[in-house]
Amino acid sequence: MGHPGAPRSGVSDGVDSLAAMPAPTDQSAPPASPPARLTTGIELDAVRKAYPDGTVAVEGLSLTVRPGEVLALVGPSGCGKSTTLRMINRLVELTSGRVLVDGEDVTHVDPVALRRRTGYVIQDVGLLPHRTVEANVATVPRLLGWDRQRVRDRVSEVLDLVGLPADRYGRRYPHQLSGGERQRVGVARALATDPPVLLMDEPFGAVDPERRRDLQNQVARILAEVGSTVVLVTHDVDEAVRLGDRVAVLSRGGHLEQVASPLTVLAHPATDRVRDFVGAGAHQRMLALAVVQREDLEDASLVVLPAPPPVALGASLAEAFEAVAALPTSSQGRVPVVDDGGAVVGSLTAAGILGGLRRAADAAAPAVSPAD
Ligand SMILES: Nc1ncnc2c1ncn2[C@@H]1O[C@H](COP(=O)(O)OP(=O)(O)OP(=O)(O)O)[C@@H](O)[C@H]1O
Repeated sequence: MGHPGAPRSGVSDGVDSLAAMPAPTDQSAPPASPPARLTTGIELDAVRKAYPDGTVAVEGLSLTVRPGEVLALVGPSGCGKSTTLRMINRLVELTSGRVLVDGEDVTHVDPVALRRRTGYVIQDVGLLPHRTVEANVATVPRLLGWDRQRVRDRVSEVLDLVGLPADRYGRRYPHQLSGGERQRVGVARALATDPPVLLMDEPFGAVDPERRRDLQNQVARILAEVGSTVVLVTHDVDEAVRLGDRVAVLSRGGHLEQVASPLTVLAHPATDRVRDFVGAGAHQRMLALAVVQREDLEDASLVVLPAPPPVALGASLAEAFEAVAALPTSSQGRVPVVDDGGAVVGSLTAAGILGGLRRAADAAAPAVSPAD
């Protein structure tokens, strides 16, 4: 969670500095549609951050975030993830190197203007406690000078998107929400201006573990829908592989150990540090990511009657494994598999699941270099 002395409430930093700026007139408002999206992505070029006390948090990190992808930055505590993220919106000024957002050097952009077009979500959300949910979500659109109706429409749109309809939740205050709901308001606020870039720093850290998985799934769906370029900081490998289109594994000093697809990082760790970090759970995580495919099926006629409940093509191998493990001995460990239309297309056993896992690992093998 960063240095104990470091200001962590980045949203309030951001919002406070936003609020300190006079609101421009409506002519500075972005066009209503289509939303601005990155075309070349975000490029970190040999970025370095030495804090005033001499701590070198990040030493020469080069990394590209592709337009429209979710890049998960993962690594042990103190390895420089938050510092890296905050250099993108200049909540932390870099010591040397360059950060380019769609080819534009961020040091040439006014930091307040930069933050207004960059969504930012943090663990403790930073909602203003004395303002309603609607007013919190409306903060940046209002600062951008959007007219009243446009603000109202957008607030209700993003609250719908995060599953908190304005008519039920809009008038509540943050203390009248659960932790997970507050977190979703934080996401709605970050999305209010439909920013091309969304930075998320441990966004689920304050949510209890039972609710976290659910919230991650909801946010994954939202991110897939909005098309912003997202950098997500987490120390949780499960979260990184579940939400990231690619995963960048960092070690101390912001050293890039590997950047690749989640399956590649799990099945083919590029270094011992990645292997240690990914840990003993790699196979379980792969089971959750890889899916049942036709290649792994055997003939449907092998299913022992009465047929057990089927598994769907495209279900995760973890789900298929649960189904096979729950079978009575009389079934001989075989489940029927159905397609989208419910037609039985084959049968699956534990051996088929293992075959699927190996196939997924082979398919994720890096072609030439460990970074893809
Ligand atoms: N303001 C600061 N002044 C001095 N050192 C700092 C400051 N902020 C962070 N650091 C140090 O920089 C290093 C990287 O910190 P950073 O918060 O970027 O790591 P992190 O990977 O996000 O950690 P965590 O997962 O614990 O949040 C750490 O050694 C930290 O103590």
